[in-house]
Amino acid sequence: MGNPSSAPDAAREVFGDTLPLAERYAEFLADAGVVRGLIGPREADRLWERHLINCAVVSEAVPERATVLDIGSGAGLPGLVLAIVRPDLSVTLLEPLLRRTTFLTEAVAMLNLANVEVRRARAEEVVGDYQADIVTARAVAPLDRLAGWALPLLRPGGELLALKGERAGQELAEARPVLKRFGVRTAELLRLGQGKVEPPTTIVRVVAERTPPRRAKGSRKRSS
Ligand SMILES: C[S@@+](CC[C@H](N)C(=O)[O-])C[C@H]1O[C@@H](n2cnc3c(N)ncnc32)[C@H](O)[C@@H]1O
Repeated sequence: MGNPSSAPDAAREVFGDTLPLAERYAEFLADAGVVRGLIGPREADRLWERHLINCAVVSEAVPERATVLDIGSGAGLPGLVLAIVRPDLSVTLLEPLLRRTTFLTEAVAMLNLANVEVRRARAEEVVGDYQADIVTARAVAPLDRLAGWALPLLRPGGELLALKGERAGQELAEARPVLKRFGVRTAELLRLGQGKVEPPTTIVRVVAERTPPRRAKGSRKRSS
């Protein structure tokens, strides 16, 4: 196993003052994360490039003091990394599996993070509980299904930032009908972390409708 605390130069640039916290999280992932089967042993050797820096650069697309809901956090990617690199954010880590929420709760306590809440639930179960500024997700579901979960959890004008790999363009094309149903007008690919991580992190950015959906045809106006 590589030494997770020996962060590459790019990590120093991306994490800045928060690097010591990121290093402690990297160690926890490489030890407890591997032992408990949350990440594969091979991943421990490439934590920084493939996981930590790759997730941290998503913060380039997150406005100041935003509320962030991370669907399917697993071992904390990208939600916990965003909470580390951006203490101004309020982050909820949503994860249905007990083994994983236990790991996340321990990580949050160990890192003494005041800006993170861990919630054990599936995205479909929490509709109505959140009006997040930003929903994030990595490796959770194809974009069309993910958009169906994420859009009802966003405030009007909020954004889904879905970390996707090489198939991002194809997934976006396949998700267009679902996005249209939700009245989404902006859905685009962004490449983040250029020059910091190779390949850059590809995300699909979906902006929720700014005004509530119009009343369906034929429905009656309420008399006042
Ligand atoms: C492949 S893992 C990815 C974990 C993490 N995001 C990462 O990139 O390493 C998928 C995660 O999504 C969670 N998940 C699956 N269906 C979900 C749902 N409907 N709502 C919330 N989380 C879900 C799983 O429990 C699992 O932790």
